[in-house]
Amino acid sequence: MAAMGDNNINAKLVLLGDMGAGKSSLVLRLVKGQFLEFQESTIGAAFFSQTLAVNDATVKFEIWDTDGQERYHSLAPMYYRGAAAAIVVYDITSVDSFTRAKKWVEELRKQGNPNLVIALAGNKADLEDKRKVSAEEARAYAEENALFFIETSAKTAINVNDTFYEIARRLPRAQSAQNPTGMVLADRPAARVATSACCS
Ligand SMILES: Nc1nc2c(ncn2[C@@H]2O[C@H](COP(=O)(O)OP(=O)(O)OP(=O)(O)O)[C@@H](O)[C@H]2O)c(=O)[nH]1
Repeated sequence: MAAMGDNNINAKLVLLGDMGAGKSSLVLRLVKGQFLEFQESTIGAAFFSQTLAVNDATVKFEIWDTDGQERYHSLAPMYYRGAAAAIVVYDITSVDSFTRAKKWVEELRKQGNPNLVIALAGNKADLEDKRKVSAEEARAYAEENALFFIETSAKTAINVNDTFYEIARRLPRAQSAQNPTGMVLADRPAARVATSACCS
């Protein structure tokens, strides 16, 4: 969950998705600004933290990068339980990875936190010539399921920082008189990196 003290928010964030979709690469791009052509597979899960300044708040993400292998599926609840946000990653060159992403979304909706902020990230957007999942199809699915959709490339860095900033903006904030449900919709754009616009 997102926990607040003044304007400092701690938020657990989990990355889920098929093996090889690019979960670790997205985190590595965010945290270290790096990309490895031969990124090693994650075994179990890996933990990172990253602090972002968004509007008038500081959001410290506690990031769990999970292992996409099916045999580790049963461990996933340990990582998404108590999470404030999830990034479900698929590879735009793999229909199977999109199918798997949809299964993750269903699972999160059934078992996760009802206020969970879920982003659907179509990664490897640099591989346009190998694309198998259209942005239109993914966007329509995201709209039907109230997800934030974005296409990313860990390789070129397109939309990677934006994904995390947008999640940070969407995290539930403290309750206020005007806003009894506790949701605050930011009225100012987050600090952004220059990226192409492709998200809904
Ligand atoms: N072209 C391209 N390749 C990528 C991108 N993101 C990741 N890759 C490559 O895809 C492969 C898998 O990336 P990972 O980040 O290990 O994928 P993962 O989802 O963490 O995989 P598991 O740890 O096995 O679950 C690596 O060889 C990466 O270099 C991208 O945006 N574009």
